[in-house]
Parts: sequence; structure tokens; C-alpha cells
Amino acid sequence: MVDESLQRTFAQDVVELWRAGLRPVVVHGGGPQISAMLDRLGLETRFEAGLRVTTAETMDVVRMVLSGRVQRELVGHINAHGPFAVGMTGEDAHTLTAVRRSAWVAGRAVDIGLVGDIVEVNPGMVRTLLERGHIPVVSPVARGADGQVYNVNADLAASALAVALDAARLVILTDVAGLYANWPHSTEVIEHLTADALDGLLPGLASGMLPKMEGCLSAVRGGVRRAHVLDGRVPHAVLRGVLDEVSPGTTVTASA
Ligand SMILES: Nc1ncnc2c1ncn2[C@@H]1O[C@H](COP(=O)(O)OP(=O)(O)O)[C@@H](O)[C@H]1O
Ligand SMILES: CC(=O)N[C@@H](CCC(=O)OP(=O)(O)O)C(=O)O
Repeated sequence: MVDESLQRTFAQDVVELWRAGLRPVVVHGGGPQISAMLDRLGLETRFEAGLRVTTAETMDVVRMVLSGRVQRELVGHINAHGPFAVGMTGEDAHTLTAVRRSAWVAGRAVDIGLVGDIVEVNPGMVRTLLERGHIPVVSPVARGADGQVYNVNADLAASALAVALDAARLVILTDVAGLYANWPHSTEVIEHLTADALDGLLPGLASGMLPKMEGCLSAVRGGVRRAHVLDGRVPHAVLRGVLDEVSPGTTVTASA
């Protein structure tokens, strides 16, 4: 979400949810901002199956842009409403532990460098912040048990954290109206999917949607009641998605 006014309405929504008695946790991305910075530095941007090919040099930029600039902006927007947000990274207090992963392209494992797959979540610090009335804002950077820093897709990090927190909902924002059936030939949104139906669709999904839908699937299979993919370009999408009886976009549940 690069648009400044959308970031502001997103921050407003998160605070509204908090005021309504919910306890939101924000996991942010920043892929476009990372790519823009890599470009300024003359470094290559390449994705495989929706995941950024991450060299040691790229990792430095990912960490700087996510845990620095993007997170600071988001924390600033939320804290315009009061002293709510506290920024942290998955590296802090061993919140996210990862192992190196490959990307699967045409049935083959492709080396994508320092990209992590989360194998352990320690939600203690996030819970402490929630208990103290704060809104944790987490960047998807993880550590390996070996001390290596890994770049984790934000949707997958949010899903793992939602499961570890026993969250009731996972809300993933994107730049389309939801999961389209038969994309790119149609823009008909699939409004509801069960976990099994989604499992069947996953192999046919194109890269951008893949981590989002993988994240929704593992969330509902891990006990999260509902996972939503919502259009982040629509002002107040988060508020409507969580508070309205029927959410816009695509909703995934464990069963019908
Ligand atoms: N089935 C699908 N339905 C909707 N969008 C899809 C689908 N398959 C691929 N996409 C693409 O995925 C993109 C969203 O992924 P991405 O750009 O990685 O999102 P973000 O930057 O929001 O994390 C959409 O803009 C669209 O181009
Ligand atoms: C491994 C991997 O791809 N990590 C992502 C992390 C940020 C992210 O997920 O940002 P969006 O939500 O904006 O896509 C990246 O480097 O772009």
C-alpha cells in the first residue's frame, strides 16, 4: 500500500477496530517500496512464484526498507490517533524463526536465496504489547536458528502469526477486488471458499495471489475462523471486512 491517503484510512480503521474492543495486529509488506529502493541502488528485482529472489545485498535493502521506512510510516499514521502503535520485526524476541526455502516453479525447486519459511512463532512479545493496550506493527523479517536473517513474504508471516495468536480473523489486503475465478480472463470475484476447495485451486494460481491464498489456507487449517482477501484500494476496506456481516472480497473458512 504505497498511496499515502490509503495508508491514513488504513491506520484509522485499525484504531477504530481497537476502539470497538478488538485487538488488531498489523503485519506489513512493502514489496513496491523495496523494488523502488533496489532500482535506485542499481540492484536487480526478480521474483519466482511470488517470492523475491534475495541475495545478501538485497536482504540488507529489504530489512532497511521494511523495518525502517515502511514500518516507521505506518506507526506514524496509527500514532496520529494516540500512543497505540509499537513497531517491531519478526527478529525481535524470536517472534518469527525461519528456515531457508526454495520456490516451486513448474514442479522444480528453484534457489531464491535468503527467503525464509516460518517454522516457529513465539507470540509472547506481541501478546505483551496487546495486553498493554498497544497495536503491534510487525515487519516480515525472520531469523534462522543459525542466526541468518531471512526475507519472508508478508502474507505468509501474517498467517503464521494469526495461527500462533489464536486470532479469530486474518485480513490480507491486495490491489484487486479479491480472488478472481479464471484470472486473467475474468474479474469475477470468488466470494467464498472452503479450505478444501481452495486447496484444489492453489496449483492453478498465478504468482501474486499464491502466497495470499496459501496464507489463507494455512490460517483456517490452523484454527483461524475466517481469512479474507480484500481490496486495499477501497477506503475503509478493513473496517467493512471485519465489522460487516458480509465481507467484500474473498472469504475462506475451514468448512462450509
Ligand atoms: N486469481 C487471481 N485473482 C486476482 N488477482 C490475481 C490472480 N492471480 C494473480 N493475480 C495477480 O496478483 C496480484 C496481487 O498480488 P501482488 O501484486 O503480489 O500483491 P500485493 O503487492 O498486494 O502483495 C494482482 O494484482 C493480480 O495481478
Ligand atoms: C520473500 C518475499 O517476497 N518477501 C517480500 C516481503 C515484503 C512483502 O511481502 O510485501 P508485499 O506484501 O507488498 O508483497 C518482498 O521482498 O517483497
